[in-house]
Amino acid sequence: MQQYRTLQILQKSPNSRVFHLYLNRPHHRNALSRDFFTEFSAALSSLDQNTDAAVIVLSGTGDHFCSGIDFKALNSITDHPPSFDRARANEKLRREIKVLQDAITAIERCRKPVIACVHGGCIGGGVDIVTACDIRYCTQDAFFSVKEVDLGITADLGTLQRLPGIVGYGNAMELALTGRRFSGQEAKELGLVSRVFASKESLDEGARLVAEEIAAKSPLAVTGTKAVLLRSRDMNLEQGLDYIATWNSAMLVSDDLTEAIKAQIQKRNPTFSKL
Ligand SMILES: CC/C=C\C=C\CC(=O)SCCNC(=O)CCNC(=O)[C@H](O)C(C)(C)COP(=O)(O)OP(=O)(O)OC[C@H]1O[C@@H](n2cnc3c(N)ncnc32)[C@H](O)[C@@H]1OP(=O)(O)O
Repeated sequence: MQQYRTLQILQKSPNSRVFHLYLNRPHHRNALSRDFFTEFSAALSSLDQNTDAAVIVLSGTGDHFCSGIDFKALNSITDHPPSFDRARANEKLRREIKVLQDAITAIERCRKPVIACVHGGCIGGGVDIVTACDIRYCTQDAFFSVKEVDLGITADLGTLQRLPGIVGYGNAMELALTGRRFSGQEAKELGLVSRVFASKESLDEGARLVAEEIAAKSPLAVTGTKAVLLRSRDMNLEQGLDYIATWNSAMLVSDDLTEAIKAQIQKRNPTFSKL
């Protein structure tokens, strides 16, 4: 498996189709460095291509999920050659922001479901990451903050676009304008996470069980569900229904459907080929 400086990928066991992706800069509380953004995009793309991987569990090593953008990366992002005029410098900065955004959106580009497991702090860029994930869980001692406003920044890596659809417009506005810390329990009440676990161990085990359950399902139906739900988020009802009609006109002819029905009738677990 590819080695990364800021990440670690582990397959839970040789036969498991669940892969664990760790943010792995614990001494910096998993702050998001320039290397991180390049590697995160590459890691998700490699997991997307890996036919052994069906579901990805995303966690942080050490005491916190993620402390947001690395302050060094933030300081260097506005750097530009001295010869640049203002417009060229601004255009370079715009491109840099798009590259960082693209790394977070790699979670959505990955056809396999990504389950975020938050323990400890999930701050700024950490919220950008989890709001792009498909399922979110946390520990009781987790805390969240849409912190950008306190650094004089308008959040720009996806939180302002994705959070309203998850917690509602009013809640997103309040969290983003205040930057206040909120607990794992409040995150559950807001709908940002779907489950809160008592400890990191129970979070890991709970997420693993859900991931294994999803990994045993038809890969075509699972990737279809992710793709269609994501597209529907950005479409009106009519467009969404049209999209799934076209999708399923290609997919309802799958062997997975035949196998699932046979397995139900024969009262056994279905087996599906990889995608
Ligand atoms: C174009 C712009 C794109 C994106 C913009 C995103 C904006 C954001 O992400 S805003 C959020 C920025 N992050 C923060 O404000 C959080 C800062 N960190 C903390 O609040 C705390 O570190 C903590 C996460 C709550 C953890 O606290 P604790 O466990 O007590 O650890 P510390 O002693 O504070 O830190 C240990 C060690 O980690 C370094 N560190 C922590 N956060 C960052 C960071 N974001 N960037 C770089 N380094 C970080 C901290 O400096 C310490 O380093 P030492 O060398 O050990 O001193």
